[in-house]
Amino acid sequence: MATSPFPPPPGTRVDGSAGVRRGRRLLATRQFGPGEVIGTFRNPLLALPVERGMRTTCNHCLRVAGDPAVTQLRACTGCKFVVYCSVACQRASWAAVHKHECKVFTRMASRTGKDWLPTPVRAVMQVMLLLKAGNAAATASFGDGGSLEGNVDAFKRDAEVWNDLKLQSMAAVVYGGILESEEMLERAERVICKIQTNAFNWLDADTGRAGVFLDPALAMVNHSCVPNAFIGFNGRTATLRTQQGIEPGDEIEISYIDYTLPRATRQEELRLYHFQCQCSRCKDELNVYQICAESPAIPLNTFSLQPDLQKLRLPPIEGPGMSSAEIDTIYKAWKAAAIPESQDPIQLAQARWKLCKPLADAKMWAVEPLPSTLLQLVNYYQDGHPKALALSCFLATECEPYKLVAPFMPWRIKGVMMIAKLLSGTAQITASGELAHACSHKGLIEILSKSDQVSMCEAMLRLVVHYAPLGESDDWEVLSEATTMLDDIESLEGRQNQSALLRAWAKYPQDPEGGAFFHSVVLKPVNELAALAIEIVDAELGNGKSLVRR
Ligand SMILES: C[S@@+](CC[C@H](N)C(=O)[O-])C[C@H]1O[C@@H](n2cnc3c(N)ncnc32)[C@H](O)[C@@H]1O
Repeated sequence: MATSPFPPPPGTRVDGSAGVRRGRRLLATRQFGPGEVIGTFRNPLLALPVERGMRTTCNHCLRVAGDPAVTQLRACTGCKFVVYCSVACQRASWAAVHKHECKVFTRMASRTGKDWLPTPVRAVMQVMLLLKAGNAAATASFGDGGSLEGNVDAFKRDAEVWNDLKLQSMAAVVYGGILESEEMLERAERVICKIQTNAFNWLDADTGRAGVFLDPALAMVNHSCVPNAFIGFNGRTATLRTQQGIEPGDEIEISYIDYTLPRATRQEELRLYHFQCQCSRCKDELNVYQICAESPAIPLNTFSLQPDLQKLRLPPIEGPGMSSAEIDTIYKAWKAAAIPESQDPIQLAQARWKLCKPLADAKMWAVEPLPSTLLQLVNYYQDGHPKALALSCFLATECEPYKLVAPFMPWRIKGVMMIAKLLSGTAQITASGELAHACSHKGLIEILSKSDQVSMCEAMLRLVVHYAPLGESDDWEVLSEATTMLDDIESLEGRQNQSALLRAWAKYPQDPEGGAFFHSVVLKPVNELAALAIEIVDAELGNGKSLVRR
């Protein structure tokens, strides 16, 4: 029997049959620890930047202008459509797919003047060109009877979506210069359905990297809104990792969508995958607190900004909380709220905060769209504003640990890094005596004036440095930034004692002296700052009436 060009990673196997119930699925054949890599996927069948990034993203490794590893981006001398960061990337891309695509782009530009294609059209065109060239991996996955699920009949039943897919596949055939026969059009339609079902569209808002990624082995992983694994993208590489311990025989499941969104929104986003999610979050309409309370990842928080494991098990919800349907209604109104571009974005924040009030009244801080509203306000403040610091502390202690229970989840790491950066700004203005200028909030001034903000910042960086390789990779920009900041702090005079205590805590969070230092010098002020957050938001965005009942 021929071996698949895309075998499952060691320690896993594919079970089940295509098209039968949940189709095939990836099972663990050995134990995996929390945060462990299940598989690294370095040779995807499709990896392309989205159309708006075609001139600013390397067409092969998907690094962007601004990335330290990218010194220059040079256009392909043939088509001039795509750019590369190195000769090695240009050669690898040429061998993988661009030798077929380059002449198509050149012809297209000379005939139509067009110098870009919508991403889905380009993706289908690439596959069609690979199939035409007899590429073995493309044939095994996308050819007639190829391995990937396409849900073609289900797509055909959804008239609105199907019309779009038909137009896009037709465009791929036309622009690709592929014989416009009925057979080729149908083949292109099957290809686009398979891409829609199996590709990941990823976006890193911080770096601006965005792309489409498809690896047929990774495509065997099914969805759950209570996933035990997640995928990180780093350029052309995808890494599948556990969110919690996985036992032999367990199904490995990721979430195709943001699983912390309310139920109706999740179901709407899953519509294109054509199944009814039967996970406990969907079936039993559980909110983030209820899911968190049962999570096997809770004990991992011993080393985190929310080390009170009992609090994670017993959520702070007031009364019966809000129903799934009520939360869906709030979220829909929140998404629909918009203001003309010319107006101050604070007006949008005010409208959205008002919509979030029932959630705040029920103390459901971690339930979307409340955390997103707070984050928007953090981004609204200027860098280093003490109010942004209070809000970020609230997000990192009262919201994110419930939403994402494992402390190495990239979004949680980013939240801790945000606190570190804000502290480096507030520590400077405190030391230079400008704090009262920058902020009029008496409570904030009082906490910051008496806190050892440098130790607080160092503790955040130690968390980031510890978790970043687990959440993303050794060459994640967040990790290098944290390491540089940590080196700077370690080189400061007169901080040997504090640094030694924080090192001891980072090595062993229960270390009596290191742990006590972390709790009194870092966690206490973090919680004090967090305790001011809702009052600050309400004063800024609300009607002045405090919602804080703590
Ligand atoms: C990326 S594929 C996953 C592998 C797929 N089961 C197969 O056999 O090729 C996505 C498709 O798998 C199926 N699927 C994934 N998660 C599912 C779930 N939780 N319940 C039912 N079907 C699911 C749906 O058909 C979905 O469109």
